[in-house]
Amino acid sequence: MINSCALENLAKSRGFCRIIFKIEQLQLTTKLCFAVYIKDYLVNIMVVVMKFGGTSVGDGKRIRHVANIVLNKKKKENKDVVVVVSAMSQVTNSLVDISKEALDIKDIERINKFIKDTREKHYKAIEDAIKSEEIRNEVKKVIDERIEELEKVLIGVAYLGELTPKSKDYILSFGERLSAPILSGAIRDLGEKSVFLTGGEAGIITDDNFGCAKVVKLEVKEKLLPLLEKGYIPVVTGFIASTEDGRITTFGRGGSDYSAAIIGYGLDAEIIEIWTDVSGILTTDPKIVKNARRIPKISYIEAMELAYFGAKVLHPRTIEPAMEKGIPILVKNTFEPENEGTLITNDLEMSNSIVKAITTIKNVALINIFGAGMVGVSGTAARIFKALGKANANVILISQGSSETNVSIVVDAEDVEKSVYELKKEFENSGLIRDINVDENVCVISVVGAGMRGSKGIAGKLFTAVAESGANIKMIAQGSSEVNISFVIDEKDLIPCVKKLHKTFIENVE
Ligand SMILES: Nc1ncnc2c1ncn2[C@@H]1O[C@H](COP(=O)(O)OP(=O)(O)O)[C@@H](O)[C@H]1O
Ligand SMILES: N[C@@H](CC(=O)OP(=O)(O)O)C(=O)O
Repeated sequence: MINSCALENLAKSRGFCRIIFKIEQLQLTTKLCFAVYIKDYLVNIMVVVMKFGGTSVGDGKRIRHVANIVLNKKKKENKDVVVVVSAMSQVTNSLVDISKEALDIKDIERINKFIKDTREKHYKAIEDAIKSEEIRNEVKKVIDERIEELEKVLIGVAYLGELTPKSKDYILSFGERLSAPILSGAIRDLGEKSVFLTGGEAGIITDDNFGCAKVVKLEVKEKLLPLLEKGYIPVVTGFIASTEDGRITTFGRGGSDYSAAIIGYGLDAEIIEIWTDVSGILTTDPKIVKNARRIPKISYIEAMELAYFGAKVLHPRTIEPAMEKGIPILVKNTFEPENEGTLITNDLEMSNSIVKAITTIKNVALINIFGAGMVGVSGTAARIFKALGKANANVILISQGSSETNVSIVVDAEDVEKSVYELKKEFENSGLIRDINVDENVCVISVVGAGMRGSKGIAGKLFTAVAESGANIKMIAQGSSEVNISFVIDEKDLIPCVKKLHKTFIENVE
């Protein structure tokens, strides 16, 4: 028998219209009504996706704090919550390092020490995040199994002397696969039902482009809604997913934000919350300008430009899935949860200052291609991109001089050598190129703001400020969206330039 008051409470607690019917005997028709109700509940469930980055789960105390934030959302705000969690801070970096060392140094002792340190770090986190002895032991068992697996993989890399993109993704996945069980255990320790899942287990299926996987199938509704309906808080590993045949893939560094966006998209979430160590998207990186200001509201387009051009607080791939379904994104501070943060929506909110924010990208190189032979030759750009594609280079900016005699390209510093090699190969004996040179130790600075669209004189004011900061502009590019002007300067001039621009366009604007 279904207790009608339980159903009534469930109906009331969900804010559905009050369904009052006396169930004395569940006849077939009533059972069908009940089945329709549950289906309707599942269809109408409104979920909040809450992603917590590495800094937010940097140790056991922080993990317990995060668990309290999650419970507050579920209990006090009466929301259904899906949690997406990153590896504890610096763990993914340490996995990158040890995988390289396993390949290059093959020092088993070094691997054993890494495994010991990693186990201790996560054991300590369990002790500080979870009080119940029973739950601690359950979680430790999972941690032991996964760390043992990691040790075997690393020793395998050392003996085989090879580290394929697939193996690298598998190794990097352990960070999230260690933090998720601990956070889930902390939530259970606080009295709520919770389970942990990998991205693949949660229904995120990708291709096998390891290191930058693309979602090919999304079954998050099928996997997660039944758990929510039973009152569980799923804790899903960010950053990772899996192929159809179960091979673990990653979305690329910082990819947990994207995991949250994909899950929010798949569940038609009410909102996607990105919890981090700053109070939202700020007018620039607070590590460069201490008095960087919080941006209360920003549009999807502006946020996408900021993320693409270096605002590490948000992964560039996060915006699109949310924008496609009009799901708001809220960037919040784990360590100041009462702060409103930054709300990202469709509105092109004009602020007093034309420039909303200033971003930077370091560790890049500028490739300059010169050749009068390029003038008027169609297909030159295609050949340039073909060569860069062969180099598998991440092209950040490209700009062609109005005379068409030169093209400048910004790529990740690690891609510059193979890019130049492929460009020279593509154009050798073509008579189109006179010279290709490289400017290393440069950086990209971008100013972003919807107010820049069509505003006269912004470029003049911008480049005057850059000159006054002592920086010399090597390349300029304006995105087609017109909400962004980017330029390249020497990396040594980055800090004074950003400070000058922030003073000119943000601080000096009342
Ligand atoms: N415009 C910006 N607004 C806010 N934070 C920024 C911005 N640009 C860079 N950052 C940096 O991004 C960091 C948060 O991103 P990240 O380190 O990836 O955090 P998490 O571990 O939560 O993912 C901030 O601590 C800040 O230093
Ligand atoms: N742990 C992964 C994924 C990630 O997004 O981490 P964070 O949320 O701390 O940026 C990385 O370091 O890339």
